[in-house]
Amino acid sequence: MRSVKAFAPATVANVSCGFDILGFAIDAMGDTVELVLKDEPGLVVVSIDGDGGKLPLEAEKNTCAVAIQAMLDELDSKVGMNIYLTKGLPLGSGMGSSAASAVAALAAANRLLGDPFEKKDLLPFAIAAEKVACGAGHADNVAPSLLGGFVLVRDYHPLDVIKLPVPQGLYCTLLHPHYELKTADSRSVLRDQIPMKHATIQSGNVAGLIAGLYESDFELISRSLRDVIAEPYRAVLLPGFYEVREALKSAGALGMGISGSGPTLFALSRGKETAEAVGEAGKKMFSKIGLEVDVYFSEINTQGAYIVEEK
Ligand SMILES: Nc1ncnc2c1ncn2[C@@H]1O[C@H](COP(=O)(O)OP(=O)(O)O)[C@@H](O)[C@H]1O
Ligand SMILES: N[C@@H](CCOP(=O)(O)O)C(=O)O
Repeated sequence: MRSVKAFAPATVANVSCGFDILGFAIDAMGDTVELVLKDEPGLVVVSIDGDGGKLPLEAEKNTCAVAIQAMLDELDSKVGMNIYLTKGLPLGSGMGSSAASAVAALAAANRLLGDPFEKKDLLPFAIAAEKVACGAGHADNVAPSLLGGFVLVRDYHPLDVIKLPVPQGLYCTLLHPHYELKTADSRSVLRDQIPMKHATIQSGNVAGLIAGLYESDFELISRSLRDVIAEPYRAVLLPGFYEVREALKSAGALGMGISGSGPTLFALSRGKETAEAVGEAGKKMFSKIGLEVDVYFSEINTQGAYIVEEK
């Protein structure tokens, strides 16, 4: 039977100031999905590796199957597929775990069906899957995982997604403390209303960050990596957040923030050496407050999801 395997990278959503509208993909890790065509209709999640048995095999709960089903519905197709998922990133970590599964599944399904969609047109199906996994159809993980690089979600209705430039020499450090934080939970602490002065500060920073990416202006990027909308409320869920922030900045990071909804923290640096020094400093500070962390370094992944193998 025909089969296709695809990979989709982990992602850092929000990038501090761009709550629900900015994200970038990282090279360090991601999910792999293999799809095998079946003779009869229906999507079956046959196996999941690397999740410690935590993820649902039921098709209506697994983001791989939810995303593919949305695509099949759009095509009015009854094609059946067996799904084999290999998780390559920790769950509930803030690195776009559910998104990577959905995007890898969509990339594979699209190829299996003869590429009926352009890559960008797969996004609504991935957003439908995010809704099931974390209760909100945010696109700031799925868009960069699919397209690679920095991505701006300018609008959701209708979807308007813009790929942004990636300055040469920009590195990401990720510090993943060993506990899980569900996206739905860290969304529940956010406020529905924001003061006008915060809206102004946040708009300035989003605009500054985007200008900084276009101009490769690292100082401007640095000044713009500031979030007054989500971070102050979420920081209370993240032990040691402010101490680690100071340590990362002192080690030379351009800026830092919560990766997605946490608990992973990200920092952006100019050059690999600084990114490594930032990782060391963060690890030391986390250890001072009694938390073990995994540290990852990565350039910005500009490729996004890709086909690994087809038979
Ligand atoms: N393939 C999948 N199918 C269903 N749920 C998933 C899948 N992959 C991850 N999840 C779950 O979705 C929830 C939300 O994930 P997500 O928002 O991506 O978390 P994070 O990005 O913080 O790791 C988590 O509880 C995670 O365990
Ligand atoms: N914009 C979302 C991003 C969630 O990212 P995740 O990687 O934690 O799923 C949010 O901030 O809630």
